Amino acid sequence: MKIHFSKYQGAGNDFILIDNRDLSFKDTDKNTVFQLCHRRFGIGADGLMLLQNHPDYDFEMLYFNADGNLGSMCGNGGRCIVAFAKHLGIINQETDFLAVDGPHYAKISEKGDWVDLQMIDIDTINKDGEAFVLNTGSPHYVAQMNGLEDYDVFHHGKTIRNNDTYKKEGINVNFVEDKGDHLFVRTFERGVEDETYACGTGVTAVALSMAQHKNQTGHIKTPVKVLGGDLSIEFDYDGKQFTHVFLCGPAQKVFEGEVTI
Ligand SMILES: N[C@H](CCC[C@H](N)C(=O)O)C(=O)O
Repeated sequence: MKIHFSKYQGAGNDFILIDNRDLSFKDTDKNTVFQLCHRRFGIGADGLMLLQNHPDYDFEMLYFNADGNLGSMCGNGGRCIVAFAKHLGIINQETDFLAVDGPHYAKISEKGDWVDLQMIDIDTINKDGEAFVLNTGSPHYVAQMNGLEDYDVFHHGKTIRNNDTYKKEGINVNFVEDKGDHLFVRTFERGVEDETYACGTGVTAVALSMAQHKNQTGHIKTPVKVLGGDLSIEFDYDGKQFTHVFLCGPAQKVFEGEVTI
């Protein structure tokens, strides 16, 4: 069976997107998704998404990690699927769509290459030693450090992700260095089981953790640099709850094609 797909990336977090409004892509078994995302044997991507119809929303987003498992929320994926929906003519400048963690509002630039995606409200940040642990649609571990450019993110991320606390459910491991005017973040992603160039729910988790850590309240805008580019997180924090949380950044189509599965 031939499948038409588009490849998108948001700050280097890359995805295969399939317009599945006609439900022709039924073959979402683990191995097919794994093969399509494989960087040697397939198209290559950190994840795969299906855009599907929904009676109450502009569309529904179904997200699979590169390992083939149905994933939790993907922030950069969410931004990319909004750009995809605009390119398909499903939406204009604004949208309300449904993802695994609930409804999301997003707005997209006129050119269709910059997306501000609203994330879920957060009221709980836990601690694991010095690290912060929270769920921004996906589970995240946030550790502060210096010398992050030269840090072995793969080794240390993998060790934390597979320790006794997190092994079963898995966790995404983010390392952050405060650079004064911005945060520098690197992430080891569950489901990819490797460092990725960017993680949207991850940088969101980092920005919220740092605001709580620094006792910042009010309307906060946090610029973040990741390996694949620049992202920005904006939110309101009253000392208890994080609301109006927006993940903002680029979302670009790279190519499209056909693949036989
Ligand atoms: N890259 C994603 C995270 C995907 C979630 C996944 N790695 C998991 O938690 O299983 C993002 O931009 O938010």
